[in-house]
Amino acid sequence: MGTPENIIVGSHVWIEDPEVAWIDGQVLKINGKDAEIETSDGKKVVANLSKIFPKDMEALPGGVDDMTKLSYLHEPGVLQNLKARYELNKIYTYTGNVLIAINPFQKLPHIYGAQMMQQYKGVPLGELSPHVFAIAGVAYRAMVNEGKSNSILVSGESGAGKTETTKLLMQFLAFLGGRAVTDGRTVEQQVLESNPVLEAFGNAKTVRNNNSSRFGKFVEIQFDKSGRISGAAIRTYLLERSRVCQVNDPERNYHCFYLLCAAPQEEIEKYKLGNPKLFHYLNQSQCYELADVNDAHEYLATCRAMGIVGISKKDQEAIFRVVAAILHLGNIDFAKGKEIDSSIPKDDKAKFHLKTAAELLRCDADALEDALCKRLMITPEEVIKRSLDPGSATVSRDGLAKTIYSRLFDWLVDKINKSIGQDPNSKCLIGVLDIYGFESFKLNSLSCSAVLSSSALISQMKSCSNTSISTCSKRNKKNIQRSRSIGATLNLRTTKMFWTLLKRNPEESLLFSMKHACFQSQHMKRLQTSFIKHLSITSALLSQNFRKQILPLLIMLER
Ligand SMILES: Nc1ncnc2c1ncn2[C@@H]1O[C@H](COP(=O)(O)OP(=O)(O)OP(=O)(O)O)[C@@H](O)[C@H]1O
Repeated sequence: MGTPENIIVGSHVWIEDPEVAWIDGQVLKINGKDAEIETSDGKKVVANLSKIFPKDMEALPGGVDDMTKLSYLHEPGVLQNLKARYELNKIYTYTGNVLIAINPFQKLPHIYGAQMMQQYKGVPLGELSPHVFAIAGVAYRAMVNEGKSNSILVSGESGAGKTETTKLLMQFLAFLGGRAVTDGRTVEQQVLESNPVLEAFGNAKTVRNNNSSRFGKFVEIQFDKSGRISGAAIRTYLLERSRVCQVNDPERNYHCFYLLCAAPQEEIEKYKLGNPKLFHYLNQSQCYELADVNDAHEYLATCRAMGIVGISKKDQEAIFRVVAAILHLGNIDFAKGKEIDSSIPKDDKAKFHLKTAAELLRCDADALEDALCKRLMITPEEVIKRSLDPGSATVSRDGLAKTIYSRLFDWLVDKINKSIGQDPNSKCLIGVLDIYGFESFKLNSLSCSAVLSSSALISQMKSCSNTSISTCSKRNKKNIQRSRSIGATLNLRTTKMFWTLLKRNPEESLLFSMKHACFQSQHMKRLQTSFIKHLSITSALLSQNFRKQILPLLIMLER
């Protein structure tokens, strides 16, 4: 990529455009390293020859279903192909054995129904149109025929459709793997039913997605020797703890806080709650409600879903006590104490919240105050208790809130797993890894840097080979109409990131995805320019044994 091969006066080319990513045009003149081009919207622009790419004038108007068939495998060619397909409502495209899914932001029941599942059952990859079911089918057949476990990696930026894709994969695996009935409900039903509970506690509204999963998820579906589902487990990792105490406008904290504030009046009184605007952990953002979502209904739905996954009423009460306690903790403000660098609850309001938090957590209020306002330092010789100034006491309060919340989340996952049931004798498993990241913002942070350091993931990745899916999103729902007309171009950022990942082997890709987090987008652009020549080998790399490439990296990260 980047060589001005065969570009002469009269050539049809692609050049970068700030509005639509890439625009086509025809070369009018070549002066040294620059070319003058007339674009299809009538403008004349000058571009460096190394930044223009030949356009395939024989490309099929509806695009190709596998991008390895493209004459020019460069970024504009790939995007043009995705766009052409998207305009025909074809959201799936292969690149070898990798499936790219573009978020349709609308229900497409005709492509996921029972008839479609029947159609894709037992059909080799590539025989029918690209589809998420085909990928699940490959994993399942490989498991049955070769007796090997498999995992499917679903990756993409926030709002790209990873969670929806994961659900579709599981539905198809459930369709293929028959129904093992446990306690009146099938294993796969139980996994799918656990989604509302996980979403209430692990999802939040972000700028890009009103129901964004703020944790990584690896769903392991266990099969017996006849290929029937015999158990399942959900492993979660790296819940975004910071959101508990810090929310940016116009995002929200975890859904469960708002649901509880909208609970029936007797619950509100029991937990001494009220309007979310009264709580520091919620009022840092002005967004309290979600369009088309009624938090009061969602509260009842979440309680019902908890019942379905085997969480008793008593446990549900304990869970909400902890959620309410966290909100009260956040309202404990501190003022300077009598001694130097010490702190005390600021006023009566702070004391009320301290007392309520202690009651809800069933601990002693003085002990809680002590824990927040003092720090224990353990040296080989002695244990020193040191007072904290108001700023440090606030940090300590937030640390406690985050820890309590993440332990509550882990406890919930554990409970769900116990209820679903594991099969200790399972012969093989198919894992679906829903992994966020690979985002490219104007100013990137380290938010996705440690995505893969979970030990749970390490152990689950053992003996898995992989198939891969990437999802692309449009920026947000407001852009839907616009996006439908300009298609895939809006997805440029994700797509660019995806290609950048593709050019490397999985091990490098993951390392890269971590490093990328701290790159400025300017820097990214330079990195993206040489991906194409590696594209054809990527599919092969991705289909090799996942464990061999991923495990050493994970172990390194864990250290
Ligand atoms: N295949 C699909 N069909 C219909 N709608 C979809 C599909 N995929 C995604 N969507 C829509 O896009 C929204 C966002 O998708 P999803 O929550 O799966 O994204 P995500 O990649 O998991 O995001 P995050 O990383 O923020 O959790 C969904 O709520 C749904 O409305």
